Parts: sequence; structure tokens; C-alpha cells
Amino acid sequence: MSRKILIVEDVFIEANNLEMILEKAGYYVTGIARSVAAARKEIERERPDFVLVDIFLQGPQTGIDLAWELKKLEIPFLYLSANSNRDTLEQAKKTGPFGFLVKPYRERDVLVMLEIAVYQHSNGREALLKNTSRKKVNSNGNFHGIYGSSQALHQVVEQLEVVAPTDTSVLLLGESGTGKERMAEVIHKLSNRSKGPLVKVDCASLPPTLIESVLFGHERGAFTGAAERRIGKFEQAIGGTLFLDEIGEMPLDMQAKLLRALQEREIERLGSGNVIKVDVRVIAATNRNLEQEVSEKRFRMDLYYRLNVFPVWIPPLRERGGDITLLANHFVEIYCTRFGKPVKTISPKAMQTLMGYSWPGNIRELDHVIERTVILTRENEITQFALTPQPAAVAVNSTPTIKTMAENEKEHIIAVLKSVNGKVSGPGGAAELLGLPPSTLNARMKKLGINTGKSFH
Ligand SMILES: Nc1ncnc2c1ncn2[C@@H]1O[C@H](COP(=O)(O)OP(=O)(O)OP(=O)(O)O)[C@@H](O)[C@H]1O
Repeated sequence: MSRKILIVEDVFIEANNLEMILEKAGYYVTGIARSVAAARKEIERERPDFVLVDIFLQGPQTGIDLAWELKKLEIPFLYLSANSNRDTLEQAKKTGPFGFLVKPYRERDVLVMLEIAVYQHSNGREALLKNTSRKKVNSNGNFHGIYGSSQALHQVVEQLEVVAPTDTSVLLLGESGTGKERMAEVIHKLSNRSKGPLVKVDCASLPPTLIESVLFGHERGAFTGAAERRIGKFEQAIGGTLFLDEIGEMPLDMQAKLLRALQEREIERLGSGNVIKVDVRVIAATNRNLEQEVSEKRFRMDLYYRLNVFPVWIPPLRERGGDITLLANHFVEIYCTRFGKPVKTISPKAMQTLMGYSWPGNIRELDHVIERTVILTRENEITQFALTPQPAAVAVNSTPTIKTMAENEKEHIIAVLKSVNGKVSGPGGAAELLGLPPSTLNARMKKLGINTGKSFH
């Protein structure tokens, strides 16, 4: 039976246009209401399965007022809106919509968005999470390489398990170093695409002029300097998963092109003119507050809703202290093995130091601290960790004076250099300890302003 949709829209042409699009696609439009009062009557007359509701309507009440009533009636809805201001967006969001369709929209946008909303409603997180028969983090606190035993991590793992086999887009949200990339790998591994490729793109490190060709590829001669044909990341990921890391850094003009590729599931290599179908599952990640980016017009609302089908929030390490012991022991084991040392233990007092720290760089910082300590400790027990003192307010206040990744990296490299008396390459040198080719380490040192001067000897 076709789904029953009610359109609540006061602009005659837009309402009719929508009706045509929906009916052509096989939906049954129960009616068009131009005000909240008219919508109520329609809902009473023929209860719709889904409502498309414009925010600003005829009469004293808005679409947001109607949305609250729909929520009570448990009728799912999508907002139709022109780019709204931040307050309106905030108010609208509180009603729990299944998405926003931003005007002007194309036929395809409407249908894809509706399809996603219907899917999310019938298979959404709430429904899926009721299924309790899934395997959780095992007794070693290890779920496919995700270590931890906190309740917060259990909840994240549960969501990963639920969403992995569904082919739905996933948006991983969390501070830098919380494990978003690792989670993306696990989703891919647990999906039906695990035999296909997992292609990663770090949107932050792509020069704006190259993004389009990196993502979509180009033909030879497509532009000056395009000496060879390039197969883009979308094409490389066919049959697999595309991980778009730091999606919040993508320039606005590229966001429009990305949205088109995601909606139409097809791309064109630059300079080709031929359309290529791309069967790709997308996982995106960001440490930015995308809703704020949307309200400040740095991120397209329609792309946000396209990616935000299944958001997973990964809490910072300071909010999951229960994971620290497991993670610390895990990293000690890794580094002792890597450096050919017998596996060390951590004294209770040293573990207390780790537990009391606020970890602004999250798991990545813990990883580095342990690596450094394993290198520097000769005894079989680690009795202390050198941690950067944090202002007392940090743990309470969520806006700490966070060190940049570059500062953390610089500190880490300097500590390793000190431990080997400044030796960069060769056996027992810093490059070997860090698992990097000496040329890469030299380049990093140059970039970070580290000189192998006397201070390391
Ligand atoms: N639960 C975990 N168990 C073990 N290792 C982890 C876990 N989470 C993260 N790590 C490790 O911590 C480091 C940082 O994780 P990852 O790169 O996935 O973070 P991220 O959130 O993607 O960071 P960024 O936003 O800076 O890209 C990696 O070395 C990763 O393997």
C-alpha cells in the first residue's frame, strides 16, 4: 500500500509542485493544508503516515506549533523551509523532525530525503536499539579494536553495531582524538561492504583547488597540470565505504557538489562529461558543531541533513574515565612489544595520575603519553607519568585551553629525541622508535621547528 503523505504549505505553486512529485513517485497525497487549523482537520479525516510541513504558514500558528502536535500523535514529519535564522532552526529542531528540505528543492532531493526519513522512522535508532540480542564489548573490553569498558562507550558500540549492516550514512561527532576514524573502520568491517574498499579522505588537508579532482577524479588534460587520468576517491570506493574525515572543513562551493554526488549517487570525472554510477556508503566525521556551522552559514543545511541520518556522538575521554585503565594497559602492551621490552605494569599511584588528568587531546594524547613513558622507563613498573599540568577549571569547564595537535606532536617528538640523545635515523634512533621513515620525521621536525641541537645530548 502506498504511503499517505499530507502537505502543509501555504504557497500554492510549491504545494502543487510537491504533490505532483510525490504522486509520480507512487505516494498517496491525502491533501494540501495551508494553515495549522486546516492541517488538523486533514489529520483527523485521514491520518497520514508522514507530513511535510512548511515553517511559515497562513494564520496565527506556525509549522513548529503543528510539529509539536504531530510529535504527540507520533506522526513523523519533515520540515520544508527556506534557509531559516538560527532561532527558528533551534525551535524547529526541538520538535524532533526527520529532516529539513531546504527550498528551492529538486524532485530528486524531495524523494531521497523522504525515503531516508521513512527509513529512519521505521528502522531508526530507537527501534533498532530495542533489539537487545547483540554482542557488546567483550570481557576484555575490546570490540574489534575499540578498547574501553565505560557505559558511555558501550552505548557508542551498540549504535555502531546497529548501524553497520544497514548501508545508512553515519555521522561521527566528537572531539579530536576520541576515536572517530577507528569507529569508521569498525563500521566498515561489520558492514556488508567489508570485502570492498574503505577509502579515507581528510577534507581538512585537501587544498581547495584540488578537492574536486581528488573526490571525483579527472581525465587527462582536464586542466593545466592534469597530465594523467586520476580516479577519484568516490570511484575508488565503489562497492565499499567512503570515509570523509573533518567534513566540517569542506568549502561551501564543494559542499554543493558533494551533496549532488550523494543524492544522485553518480559523479563525473572532471573533463569527462560521462556520468559514472557510484555505489558507495558514506561515513563522515567532524569535531565541529555542525549545527552551529549551519546557523552561521558555513555549512549547507541540506548537506547536514543528508549526512546526519544516523549521528553517533563519541564522548571525550574525560567523560569516560572508566576506559582509561584498559586503554593505558592496552597501549603499554603495544609499545613494550614494539620496542622489544617485557610488558610493564602501571603502579596504582601512576594510574591515579592518568585518571585525574583531563585529556584535552583524548585517546591520541593518552597513546602518546604511554609511548613516551614506555621509551623512558627502564624498570618493569611504570611509577610516574609526565603530564602537562592543566588549569583546575579544565575538568569542569568544557572550554579548556587545549593544546593544538601540532603542539602535542612537537612535545612528543622532542621527548623521544631526548631519550635517544638526539639521534634521528639508524638503529635506536627516534625515527625507528616512532615507526616513521627518517625523511618523514625530518620533514615533521622542520615543519614544527625542532632543531637537533645540543639540547638533546
Ligand atoms: N577505543 C579505542 N581503543 C583503542 N585505541 C583507540 C580507541 N579510540 C581511539 N584509539 C586510537 O587513538 C588514536 C586517535 O583515534 P582516531 O584517529 O580514531 O581519533 P579521531 O577522533 O578520528 O581524531 P581526529 O578528529 O583528530 O581525526 C588512534 O591511534 C586510534 O587508533
